[in-house]
Amino acid sequence: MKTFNVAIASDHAGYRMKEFVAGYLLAKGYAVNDLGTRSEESVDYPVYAHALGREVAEGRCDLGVSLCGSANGISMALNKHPKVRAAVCWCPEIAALARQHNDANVCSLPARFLSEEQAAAILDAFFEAEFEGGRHRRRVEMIDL
Ligand SMILES: O=C(CO)[C@H](O)[C@H](O)[C@H](O)COP(=O)(O)O
Repeated sequence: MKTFNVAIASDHAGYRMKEFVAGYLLAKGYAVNDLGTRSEESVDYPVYAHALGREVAEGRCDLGVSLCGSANGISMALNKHPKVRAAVCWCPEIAALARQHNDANVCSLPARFLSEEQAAAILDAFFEAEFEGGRHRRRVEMIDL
């Protein structure tokens, strides 16, 4: 079975789901580095996005998981980092495609729109899928300006 070194981060809207995600990934045998936030007190998602973006861009983790209410804001901030490809993953099929076709290295979960059961299925799909390369590699390489 594959294991991963995973960094995770959320804002207040994603905090509860992040706690679930951390436990879920640890139970699968993955190493988890939790970059916060640490409570449901209101915070600004770019702070946590940039902490996670640095971890991914500088190679200190294999993959990341980010969470905010919609997954949009945290993904937008993450995708400002070189080498980061954060994908909003709202169902298992999209999560698998994010890895297979887009070589996504951050799975962004819309915490206010998912049950824990749905999040677990999305995480399983994301971590089990592999980049297919080929024509998809050419397209991914064209993303950077
Ligand atoms: O979803 C988000 C950004 O895309 C964040 O989780 C924000 O929390 C969201 O914008 C809502 O903000 P609020 O301060 O929690 O009302």
